[in-house]
Amino acid sequence: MAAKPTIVLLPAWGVGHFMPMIEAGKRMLQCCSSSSSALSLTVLLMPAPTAQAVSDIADHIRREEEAGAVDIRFLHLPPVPLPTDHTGVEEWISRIVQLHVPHIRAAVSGLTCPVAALVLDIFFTPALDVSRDLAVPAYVYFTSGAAMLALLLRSPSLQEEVEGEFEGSVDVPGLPPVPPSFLPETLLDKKSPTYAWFLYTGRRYMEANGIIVNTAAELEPGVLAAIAEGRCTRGARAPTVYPIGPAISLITSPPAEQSQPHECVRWLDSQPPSSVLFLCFGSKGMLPPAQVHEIAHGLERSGHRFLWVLRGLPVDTTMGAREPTDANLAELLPEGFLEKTKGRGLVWPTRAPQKEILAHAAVGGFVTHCGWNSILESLWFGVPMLPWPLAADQHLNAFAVVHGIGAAVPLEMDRERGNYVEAAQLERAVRSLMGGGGGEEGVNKAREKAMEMKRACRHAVEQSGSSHASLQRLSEELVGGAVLPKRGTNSYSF
Ligand SMILES: COc1cc(-c2[o+]c3cc(O)cc([O-])c3cc2O[C@@H]2O[C@H](CO)[C@H](O)[C@H](O)[C@H]2O)cc(OC)c1O
Ligand SMILES: O=c1ccn([C@@H]2O[C@H](COP(=O)(O)OP(=O)(O)O)[C@@H](O)[C@H]2O)c(=O)[nH]1
Repeated sequence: MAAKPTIVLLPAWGVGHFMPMIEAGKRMLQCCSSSSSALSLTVLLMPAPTAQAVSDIADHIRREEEAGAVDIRFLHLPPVPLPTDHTGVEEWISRIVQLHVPHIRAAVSGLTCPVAALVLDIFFTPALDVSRDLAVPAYVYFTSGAAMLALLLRSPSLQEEVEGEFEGSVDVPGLPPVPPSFLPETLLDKKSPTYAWFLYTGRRYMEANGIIVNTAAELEPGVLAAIAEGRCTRGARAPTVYPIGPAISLITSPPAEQSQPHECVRWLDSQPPSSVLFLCFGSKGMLPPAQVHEIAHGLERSGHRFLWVLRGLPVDTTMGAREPTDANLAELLPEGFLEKTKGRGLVWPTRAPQKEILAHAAVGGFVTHCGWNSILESLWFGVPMLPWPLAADQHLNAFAVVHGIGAAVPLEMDRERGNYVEAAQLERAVRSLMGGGGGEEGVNKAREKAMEMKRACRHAVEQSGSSHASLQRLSEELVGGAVLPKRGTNSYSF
């Protein structure tokens, strides 16, 4: 019997990249399994550059293997020397990927089954060369939202239209005019090499056979239409976009490892419905000590209940390898804070089970750094947000969730001072989100929108939903396009 065609996934290592991409791959397979044309998944793993990422990925692979639901295999690529001189995370990751390109080419050309597609993470544009050389289709899996994709595709023409730095507002078709303070820092310094990376990425995405996005048509209709109509690419036809989300991995540790609910969940069990503000800044989120004090004062004065994931500053400060540490609460928090807020507040010093927390009935609002996965998870559970973006795509995501989706109320911050938020600003915004601050109308709107998006997200992934239909179109295209890769002289045999 001929070997099943395979989809080759090339994920980056962060939790916001690796897990959602595996989840999307599994959904593509499940979509085909109901037809006669089954596919398998082959995941090419670059060695992750931090101990935390290595252990996160190993844990996830173990859970996938234990769940054993789909035909998936993980192949390890050889290590490459990590660059030590670089100007930003995008450049650092892209250079690592570039060093992996020969290994990716050898691995793909060594496959003995037909390849339906190479599916590349946001940062893997250099691997488009492999797809061209081996004549296999390539798709981008965009782990951020369609707003960010629209900006990437639009960036080469913005470069021609806007001389000098951005001022006033920026035209991203499908979004209201975007103030430059909501652009990624990469676009704010046109002389930086990461600016060139942004434009290069935007241009090269046009070579892909399609772009799979972890969003739903109902969440970002305006930007998705703008991309499809060529309004982000000066009338040129962009690759077909497949909104297949929210692709949220809901697999957790096996029951044997969960003898009892997590301490954060047990604490939430004793709180009234919708009363707790949850604060979490993503897998890399860490804040300087002065900012931690401002948050503490703001929370204390707001009088609201809270669950705050507070991480410590990293030990290794190498760019890209910055992982937060477990916080020393006694050192970081203002004196007496824990005693004063006892019973109504919990500060958690290490990673917390974010999805379980957002799913809990006691949670009524989410202060988030606006990583795209965090936004999707908040909407999935119908929790309105207070956006506190820190880096990368997060400022634009914050803009999209306030001004596009409408499920968040804005938080005033000083971006020039490292996204600094004063206690009074936080207090005002928390009261506005959780109640007691007047302006209830705006809050109710965000809350209602979050609930509406919860229903829309859940419907999108059902059999009759838009993301399922998109996934079906994609799967048909993948099955139809499967080819044996050209065999190179440096192929690995698998
Ligand atoms: C893989 O490891 C890291 C990734 C990022 C990172 O950087 C980044 C830069 C941009 O100019 C645009 C981006 O879209 C982007 C995204 C990104 O990764 C995270 O992606 C998640 C899902 O897309 C999520 O949306 C998060 O907000 C992003 O931060 C940054 C980084 O260190 C700062 C990494 O180690
Ligand atoms: O304490 C934490 C911090 C993060 N996350 C998870 O890590 C992912 C973070 O992805 P996101 O895109 O929001 O941001 P990133 O961490 O990539 O900046 C999400 O699935 C979160 O649920 C978590 O479970 N616990």
